[in-house]
Amino acid sequence: MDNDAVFYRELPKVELHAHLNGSVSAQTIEKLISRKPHLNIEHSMTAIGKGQRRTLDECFEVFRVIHKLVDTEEDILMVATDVIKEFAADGVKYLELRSTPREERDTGLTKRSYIETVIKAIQKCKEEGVDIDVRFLVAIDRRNGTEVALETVNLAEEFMLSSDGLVVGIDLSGDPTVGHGKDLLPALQKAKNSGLKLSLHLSEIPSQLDESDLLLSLPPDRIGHGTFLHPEVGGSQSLVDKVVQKKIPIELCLTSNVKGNTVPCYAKHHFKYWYELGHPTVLCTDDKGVFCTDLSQEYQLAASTFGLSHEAVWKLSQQAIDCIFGPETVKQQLKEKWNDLHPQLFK
Ligand SMILES: CNc1ncnc2c1ncn2[C@@H]1O[C@H](COP(=O)(O)O)[C@@H](O)[C@H]1O
Ligand SMILES: [Zn+2]
Repeated sequence: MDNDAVFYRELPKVELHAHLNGSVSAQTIEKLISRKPHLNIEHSMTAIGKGQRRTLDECFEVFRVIHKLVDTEEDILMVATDVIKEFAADGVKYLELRSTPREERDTGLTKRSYIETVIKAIQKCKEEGVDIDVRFLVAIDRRNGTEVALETVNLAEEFMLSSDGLVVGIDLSGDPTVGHGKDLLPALQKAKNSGLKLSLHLSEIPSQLDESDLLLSLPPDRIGHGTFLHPEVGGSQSLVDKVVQKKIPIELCLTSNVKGNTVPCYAKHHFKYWYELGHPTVLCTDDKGVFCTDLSQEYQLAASTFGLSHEAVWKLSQQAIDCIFGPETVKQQLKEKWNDLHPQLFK
């Protein structure tokens, strides 16, 4: 590893946008494939390699393949444990993992047991002393409509109270071409009223202006992607104004957007737009397994593409602390950790 790569690995980082089943590493996929040879799944079907690009549609096909491989309690526990340890090894000190409790027919687990299994993995890593603070956002897949969304929110509310602070919020994700946010608004509103934080995928594709406007009225506590919010790409100034006025942090996933073909190249990524506005932005991986990346690499890519100094990169990773859904005490602990690590990185 060259010196620069070492800097990015050692840089303490906060990861706020990571879908569990999109984050499964090649090593873990190998273990899953050997457990289920009859599925005839090859690793090339679960990841998009260097230089490759797919349509967003094709990305969602990849998730369907991974879901076939991850379909028991044992699998979910292994996947979650491996993913947490991999983030920790990459220098991530605080992680918000998100995952969609699936239907019982897909996993043999109720949605409740699905959530419990992810929590078990988080607790296991904590007991083993893995150096990372992990929280959980329960995800709503937008294609499943109003009722499933409400059911998911009800469960998340329960776990928010019973999980010792591990469940902190709701994620809205899934294929953006399917369904409409208006059907999910009541569930999201209910979640917000109960004290759950909201991170919503917003304007990941063009022509979702109405939906984004509607969902911004909640408002969400963070935005995922927001690729097409600004006027230069067909969004609107009024959407930008709302995001800016409410200071809603945006989770930005460079490689995901380039490989999923929603932005033409790294240099044209909307990181530049929001960063230059001085708006709170947080670099994230989205699906480190599927897109073959890690958070260190995303920071390094942002720096090399947009000419950021190590000091600027440090600030970026430090400012992400203010965007976490964990409590104020955790923010303070993280800030102290960053201060302690600073001299070591800038010696
Ligand atoms: C690439 N951009 C994206 N846009 C929207 N949703 C995405 C996504 N990447 C992942 N997901 C969501 O995360 C699920 C996989 O993890 P879990 O089974 O929940 O752990 C996908 O099925 C999709 O709903
Ligand atoms: Zn995402």
